[in-house]
Amino acid sequence: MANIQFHVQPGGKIQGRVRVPGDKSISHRSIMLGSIAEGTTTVTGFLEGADALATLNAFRDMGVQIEGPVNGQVTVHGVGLKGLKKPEKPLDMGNSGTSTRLLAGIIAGQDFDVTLIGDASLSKRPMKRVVDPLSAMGAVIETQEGGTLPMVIRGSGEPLKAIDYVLPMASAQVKSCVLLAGLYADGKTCALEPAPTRDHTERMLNGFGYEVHSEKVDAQQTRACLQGGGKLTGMHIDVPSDISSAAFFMVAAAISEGSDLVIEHVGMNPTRTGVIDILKLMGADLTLENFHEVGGEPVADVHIKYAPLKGIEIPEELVALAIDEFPVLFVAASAAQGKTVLTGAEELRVKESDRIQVMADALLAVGIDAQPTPDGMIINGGVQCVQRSAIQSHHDHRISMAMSIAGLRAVDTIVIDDCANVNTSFPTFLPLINQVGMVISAVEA
Ligand SMILES: O=C(O)C1=C[C@@H](OP(=O)(O)O)[C@@H](O)[C@H](O)C1
Ligand SMILES: C=C(OP(=O)(O)O)C(=O)O
Repeated sequence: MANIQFHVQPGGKIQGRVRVPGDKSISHRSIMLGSIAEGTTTVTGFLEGADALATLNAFRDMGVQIEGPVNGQVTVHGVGLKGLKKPEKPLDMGNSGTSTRLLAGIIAGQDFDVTLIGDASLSKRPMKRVVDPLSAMGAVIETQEGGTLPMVIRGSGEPLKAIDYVLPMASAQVKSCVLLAGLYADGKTCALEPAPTRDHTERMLNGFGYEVHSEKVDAQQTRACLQGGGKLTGMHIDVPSDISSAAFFMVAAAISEGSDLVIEHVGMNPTRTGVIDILKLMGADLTLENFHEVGGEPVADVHIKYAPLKGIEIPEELVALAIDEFPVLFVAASAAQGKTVLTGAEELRVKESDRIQVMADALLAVGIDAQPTPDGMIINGGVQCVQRSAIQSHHDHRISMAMSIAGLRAVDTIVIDDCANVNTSFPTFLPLINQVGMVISAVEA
């Protein structure tokens, strides 16, 4: 594949109004739940990025009739919990961990075998975390040695065994996998999470008329439970803008003098807003305006202006609530005066890349003092970036975009290799970031 480099002109300020594309997590779930619902589900604001499209194509391959996406509109003709068909070929999950792990839960309840495959990055990521609970529910699953893709799920059509599963890590993907398998189980299935993670699956199941009961066990732990064997009823889903995509714009405005930006219609689900809390703790001038609710999810406009940032110790309880935003938060920390310390974030090592090591290497390549630790990073910020060598994105969309934002505090042009991957979650990143004041060109190397 051609190497699309980003060449980022140094400096600049961020101004105006912008609306980023739809939320990736909600887009995935709109197709999954729409497909196994009875009746029609209509979706607006669907993210037309490669990950959500991998989910959409997988359900088409299992016989679901899906129209679109056209301008973010999708119509899913649901087939009910038992109406999926055996696909003729392996389902290609591309780069998407969410597609793979959530689909595994649904497929475990079918009466046919499916093979899941993925790209080089996804094929290195751990799947044991979903194989363990699904096996405990009676599913038969084969992975490669080391618990990676390709993964074969052998469905018997027999009901799965309901379990009360204690998640070993704070992962919405594992929680969702267990709950989705629970739809096909012979009783009440529960997932107990050690810390709050995004709850879009629970909210959306309730929206589809399928009761999920969530209960706080203590300040950190929540148990979500559902009864197997019910039915989902098709609905309309309006997908808010993705706070994970908005985060690149928040940090861009926060670190460049003279910036004043409004990001419209951003999803404000409290299990996703860690990035806002962390930026505020660092001293960002950020306010939320025009709060309202869209299809069971809170939404607001984010108004952010430049203000000098300071280094902080990031509270561990915010880690899972900002898990995908750390690459760009490391860029904010690089611009902040003083030391920023992140701990409790070892999950970053098993994302599309090892986001601790890869970001430490990338920041070092632009002259920032960034020291990786087993579960986080220590960054001594406050200096300008200088390009010492080309930056590698390591098949990771969030590294490409985060390091683009670093250009705002650079004295040299920053060159980032292998950036076509922004299409994974944010296909319009380049035109939108250029529209608000950066100058980034895509160059075929
Ligand atoms: O459930 C989801 O939609 C997601 C959960 C998170 O992963 P983990 O649950 O593995 O932390 C996140 O990193 C991913 O981008 C999307
Ligand atoms: C971790 C991510 O996604 P996934 O796990 O779905 O590949 C992400 O988008 O940052």
